[in-house]
Amino acid sequence: MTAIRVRELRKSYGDFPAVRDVSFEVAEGEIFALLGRNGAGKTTTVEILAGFQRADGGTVEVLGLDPYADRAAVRQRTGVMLQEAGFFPDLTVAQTVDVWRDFTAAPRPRDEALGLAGLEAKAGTRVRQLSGGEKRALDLALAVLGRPDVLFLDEPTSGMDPEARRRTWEVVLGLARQGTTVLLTTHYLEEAQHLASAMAVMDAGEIVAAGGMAETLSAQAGRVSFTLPPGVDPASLPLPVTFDGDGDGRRAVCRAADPDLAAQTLLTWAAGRGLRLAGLEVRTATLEDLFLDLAAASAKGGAR
Ligand SMILES: Nc1ncnc2c1ncn2[C@@H]1O[C@H](COP(=O)(O)OP(=O)(O)OP(=O)(O)O)[C@@H](O)[C@H]1O
Repeated sequence: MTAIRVRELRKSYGDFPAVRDVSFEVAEGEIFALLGRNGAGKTTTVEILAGFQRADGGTVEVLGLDPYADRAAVRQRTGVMLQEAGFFPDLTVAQTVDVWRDFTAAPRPRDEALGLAGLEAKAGTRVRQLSGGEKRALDLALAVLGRPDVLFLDEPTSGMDPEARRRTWEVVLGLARQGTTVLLTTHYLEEAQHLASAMAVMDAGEIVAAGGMAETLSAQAGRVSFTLPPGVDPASLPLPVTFDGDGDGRRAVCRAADPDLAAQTLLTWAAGRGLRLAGLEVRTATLEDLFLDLAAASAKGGAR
């Protein structure tokens, strides 16, 4: 079953087209990552899906409903974590959860919500005294309070330390295992790769890449990197390389569809010449590689 359906969505702010003909679908129980640079249109898309903004064109459906026209019904079944949460700074964490529980049908018990977010020890702390990461955690506790069927998370782990981020990932994965559909935006590509089974990359309001995470990454070239031995002319290598700018600038990178085979070719070549390829690393493609390739393609195609 499709939980979220977006077709030819358009939204402008004045004359500025923030979202231009965006289409994608998220299956029930799936974690879907919406990625892209600052200003790509991700938050605008999430806000429309959560019913906070009205689309200018196209259609959006959440659980078969129009999130703007059927706001009340959609709100009952969705949880939302936007980039800026509107807390009351003088309430404690526990009081904040209690206030939200009053407005939520069949809410989780307070301690369960705080436990999910790792905030048990902060129950008596005033919201204004929380760190940035702890505020994000509180926002997560509130977003999942009503056991939503669909969860919208806009940069859920920004400002979190690695431990809090890992805990949040476990919470999100656990909810998805229980059938919750999750749409998240993030600038942490590792986060998207760890959590999401499908993704779309937006740029300047449009989708520029989309698909299943595993399929997309396996179609992407992997990399073999090594330190070029002194005195070796890169042109003499059996495969083309580029150079990473760090260190002494002699870290050679070979992009290849089959990085294991490329590594073998390079090692055989080096062995035949009595050379050592120091620090050889072989890895399959990551989301970061996809991003770098998209950025390079967009630079080649000229500024939009
Ligand atoms: N209320 C608004 N009025 C005018 N322009 C806006 C408004 N909200 C967003 N924009 C513009 O629309 C574009 C898309 O913004 P949006 O917040 O959707 O991007 P984003 O992909 O979420 O970016 P980020 O990763 O920085 O959060 C940006 O250029 C932004 O400046």
